[in-house]
Amino acid sequence: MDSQNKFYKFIVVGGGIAGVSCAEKLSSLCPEDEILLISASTLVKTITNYKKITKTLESFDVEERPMLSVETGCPNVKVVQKYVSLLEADKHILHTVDGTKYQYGKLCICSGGKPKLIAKDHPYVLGIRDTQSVKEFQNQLSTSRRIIVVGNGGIATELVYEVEGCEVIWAIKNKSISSTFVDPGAAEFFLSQLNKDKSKEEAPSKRLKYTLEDDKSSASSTTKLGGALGPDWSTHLHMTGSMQTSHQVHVEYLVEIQKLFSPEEFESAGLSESQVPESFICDKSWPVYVQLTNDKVYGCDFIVSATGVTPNTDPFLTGNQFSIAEDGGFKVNDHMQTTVRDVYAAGDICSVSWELSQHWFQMKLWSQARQMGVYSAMCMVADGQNEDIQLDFCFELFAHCTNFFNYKVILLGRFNAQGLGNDYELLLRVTKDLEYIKVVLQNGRLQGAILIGETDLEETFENLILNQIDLTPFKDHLLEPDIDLEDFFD
Ligand SMILES: Cc1cc2nc3c(=O)[nH]c(=O)nc-3n(C[C@H](O)[C@H](O)[C@H](O)COP(=O)(O)OP(=O)(O)OC[C@H]3O[C@@H](n4cnc5c(N)ncnc54)[C@H](O)[C@@H]3O)c2cc1C
Ligand SMILES: NC(=O)C1=CN([C@@H]2O[C@H](COP(=O)(O)OP(=O)(O)OC[C@H]3O[C@@H](n4cnc5c(N)ncnc54)[C@H](OP(=O)(O)O)[C@@H]3O)[C@@H](O)[C@H]2O)C=CC1
Repeated sequence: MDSQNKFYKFIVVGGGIAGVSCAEKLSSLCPEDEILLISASTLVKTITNYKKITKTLESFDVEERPMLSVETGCPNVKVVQKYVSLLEADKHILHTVDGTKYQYGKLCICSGGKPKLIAKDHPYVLGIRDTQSVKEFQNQLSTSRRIIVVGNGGIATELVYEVEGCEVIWAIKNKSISSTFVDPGAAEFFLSQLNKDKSKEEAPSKRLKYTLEDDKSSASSTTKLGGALGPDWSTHLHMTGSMQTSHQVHVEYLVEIQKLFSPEEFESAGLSESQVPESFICDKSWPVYVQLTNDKVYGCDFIVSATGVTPNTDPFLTGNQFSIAEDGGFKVNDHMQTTVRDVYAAGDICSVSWELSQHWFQMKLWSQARQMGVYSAMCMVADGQNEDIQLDFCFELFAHCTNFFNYKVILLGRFNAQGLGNDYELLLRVTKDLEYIKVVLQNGRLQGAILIGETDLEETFENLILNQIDLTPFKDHLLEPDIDLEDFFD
């Protein structure tokens, strides 16, 4: 049993990758201190087989482990599974939902986020975040003939590719698919994969460590707060509807959801399914109907709202003067400090508000959550000892490695010319179904790149972004397939 008001020099809230990375780093930096990790979920996220691919790109396996493993790996980390219900920051006290109070010297909040849904508490609108929500999705899908996926980011992009045996209407606000991550050119490259028969495909070379079995605790019935799934979450998951078809995806561009109707409302409004693509089912009454802003109406079994993340700040807000960013996260400075004394934040819960380096920006991603968790631990310790600490090198260059439509995708720097205005130049090399390479230049210098396929160019382009060499004399050869760029710039 925890004694009431026990003092811990460091407390971390959250068993996702940010919280666990923070606790592990604190443990190694301060082996003499007892560190408390409080998490609403019993499974925690850890990383194994960590490898650096380049200076900023990393590869690793993600594992969900029972709490005990963290305790075993870091003997001075005590883990409790509880929901934090209140923060009294002026007294440095955390309350958990069972009435226990914990006193801290420094606190790091890594409570992540939850899906930002198009309709809250709607019985036919699902969000995907943790193991439990994926299970719910799989269950519902197994009896479904048509679903609507809303959103154009990471989850939607992966989901529409994986779902089989069910019609998918993909409703996006933009002119091209997957626009949170890639430009219209790359979207065009992916488009041919959308309805491809995957049975002829080689198994993707993804790693998978998630277990969907018996994770009763990852989203406890009271709190519903499991850690976010991460890289490779969708691989090998059975995402199959009730029909005998492979893929059947139809994209509705430049639309949002205008209104949801129950079958009764649908009937009394005198509506009918309108402009449903030919070959899609029209002979059925559906549990829910969706009117898009282009006025088309689709019936479906349920809707997946893959429309981003809202930070879990609620329990920490009452009585505390946090500065909150536009996306709802805690603003943090370059020491990962919030605006409340001795309270740090890392991962999806925080919004960086320091002056960013030229080629880095925040996206709510696994790699960034891990890096922030580690760096916040370093800051907590350095601040406690009044030591100076430099912003970590990982915040110099945005680098993301993922997998879309069975292609390796690497995003570097300002890969979509974010923040560059109109004064930039794009170079492209595209080989249909094989590779898509786009580089962004400004004043002759490389600012970002999208590398799709096995291009082997990541290290060279990373260096060219970091060292900002003037590429004007080489520009015309930069993407020539027969030139070995590594030799060129040695
Ligand atoms: C389906 C899906 C797929 C993804 N795929 C990728 C990918 O391929 N690549 C990538 O880079 N990123 C991916 N991401 C994003 C990535 O998973 C997240 O950015 C990252 O996991 C965030 O980690 P976190 O530790 O900040 O938050 P979370 O993982 O959300 O962890 C938050 C933790 O805090 C706990 N908690 C919350 N509130 C409280 C409270 N009040 N008291 C106690 N504990 C609390 C929760 O129980 C949980 O343990 C994906 C996300 C999702 C949802
Ligand atoms: N492979 C990877 O790297 C993956 C990463 N993730 C991460 O997990 C988190 C959750 O993923 P996801 O939910 O896909 O979030 P994302 O932030 O990736 O994408 C959200 C998408 O929803 C759109 N959107 C937002 N509100 C609405 C609305 N009301 N109607 C229609 N569209 C809307 C956004 O458009 P707009 O931006 O124009 O508002 C955007 O296209 C993200 O942090 C994501 O980065 C998830 C899966 C895979």
